[in-house]
Amino acid sequence: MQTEVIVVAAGSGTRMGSAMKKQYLPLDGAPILVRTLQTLAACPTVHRIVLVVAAEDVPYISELIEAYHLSKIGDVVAGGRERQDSVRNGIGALLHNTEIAAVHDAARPLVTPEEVEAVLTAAKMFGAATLGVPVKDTIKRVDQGQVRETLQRSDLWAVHTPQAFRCEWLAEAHMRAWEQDYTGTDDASLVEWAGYPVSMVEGLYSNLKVTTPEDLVIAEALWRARKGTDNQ
Ligand SMILES: Nc1ccn([C@@H]2O[C@H](COP(=O)(O)OP(=O)(O)OP(=O)(O)O)[C@@H](O)[C@H]2O)c(=O)n1
Ligand SMILES: C[C@](O)(CO)[C@H](O)COP(=O)(O)O
Repeated sequence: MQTEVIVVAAGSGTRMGSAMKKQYLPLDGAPILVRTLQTLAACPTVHRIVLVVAAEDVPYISELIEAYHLSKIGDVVAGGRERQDSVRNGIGALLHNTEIAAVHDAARPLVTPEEVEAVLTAAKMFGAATLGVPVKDTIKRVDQGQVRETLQRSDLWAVHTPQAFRCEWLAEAHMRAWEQDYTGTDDASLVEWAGYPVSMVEGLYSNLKVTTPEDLVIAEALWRARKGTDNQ
């Protein structure tokens, strides 16, 4: 029985606004995507990685795989217009004997092997799990510049990736969402919508998604701090 991780790296990085797509920008000297793939490959429970990239980037990805000796990459497939389309394409490349399928954003290079293993273990036990952290800010619902509601913060979590699922739950949820034109901003929301329970695994605040330029500055600082600690 296999555990596979779909890494989605086919976005265009609009909010980063850089000339180079954000997943290829350097983080302490190596592309963000490479940092992400190296961490996943270092996880003992991860057997195989399906990498989803923009079709035009496939030759560059082959170069990266060779240059950085990236391991466990089973398939490189083309992404789609939205993240959800890219994940669906990745699901199509999973092996038939996959028991647990996880999905991870290439743009979250600071995830730790311990976080990955924790969410995979929870998915094995409960069927579906996501990493997340309790929100630190007060969250308000705003409409047309007016505060409409202040949400109960103790119930709110910011959701990260990886998110991990029994493979058949993930495949069914994505297939039904596609058929019924349902869209969610993460895979857990599709699995919830399909009627399955999703467990929350508390992760680290450092597992941020590199989305806007300031995230890159923070990610670089966190990476270097972690490296400094490791060297001690
Ligand atoms: N069509 C898409 C869109 C996003 N992603 C991936 O999904 C992850 C999370 O998406 P996000 O941070 O929103 O990335 P982008 O879509 O690239 O960013 P933006 O929305 O700013 O354009 C990223 O690793 C991104 O590469 C993808 O594989 N295919
Ligand atoms: C999947 C995700 O990273 C969980 O926080 C997030 O929902 C992706 O959203 P985006 O709109 O693609 O940034």
